[in-house]
Amino acid sequence: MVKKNSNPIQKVLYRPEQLQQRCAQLGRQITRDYQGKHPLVVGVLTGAMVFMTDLIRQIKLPIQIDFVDASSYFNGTQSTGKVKLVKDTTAPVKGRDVLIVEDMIDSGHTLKFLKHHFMELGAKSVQICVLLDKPQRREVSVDTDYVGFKIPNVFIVGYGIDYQQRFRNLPYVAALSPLFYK
Ligand SMILES: O=P(O)(O)OC[C@H]1O[C@H](OP(=O)(O)OP(=O)(O)O)[C@H](O)[C@@H]1O
Ligand code: HPA
Repeated sequence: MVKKNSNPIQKVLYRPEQLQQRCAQLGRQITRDYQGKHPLVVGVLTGAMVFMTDLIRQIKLPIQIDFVDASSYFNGTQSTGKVKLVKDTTAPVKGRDVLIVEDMIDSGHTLKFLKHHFMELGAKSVQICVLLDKPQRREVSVDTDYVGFKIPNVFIVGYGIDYQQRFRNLPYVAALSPLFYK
C-alpha cells in the first residue's frame, strides 16, 4: 500500500558515475577474457536494458547483441520460482559463446533457467554478467562470472529496475522505501 507523501526512495546506493565506472571495469575484463571470440551478448528484458546499453559500449570486441524476456515476479516483490520465457533470442545460439547480461540476481531462478536454456540449445559456452547480486536471497545456486556489486537484502529500483513497472528511468540505483510497498 502506497503511503501518501512518503518518499519512495530510502537510499541511493550507486550514483550514475559509480555505475559508469563499474561498467567500464567490467567491459575491460570481458574484452580481455573473450579475446579472439565473437560473443553473443544477450540482455534480459526488461530490467537489464539500461545496464546492457552502458556495458556493451565498453566491450571492445566484434559482439552481436540480442535479447530475451524472462519473468518470474509478475509485479510482486517475491519470485514465484516459475520462470516464464516470454521472448527468446532472434539469433541462433548453437555453437555460440553466449554472455547473459542481467540487472540482478536475487533468488537465482531466472539465471539458472536461462543458463540451462542456452546450454540445451547447444551454446558453446554460457557466462553471466550481472550488475547487482543479493547473495542473502539465493534459493538456487548459480555461478556468476562477472558481478558489478554485491548488495544487502533490500528492494532495488532505478537504472532499469522497477517496482510495479515504475522507477526504471531513475539514473541511479536505489533502495525502495519499505513504506512504499508494505
Ligand atoms: O534471481 P531472481 O529472483 O530470478 O530475480 C532476478 C530477476 O527479477 C527481475 O526481473 P522481473 O521478473 O521483475 O522482470 P523485469 O526485468 O521485466 O523487471 C530482475 O530484472 C531479474 O531478471
Ligand atoms: O530488488 C529488486 N527490485 C526489483 N525487481 C527485483 N527482482 C528481484 N529482486 C528485485
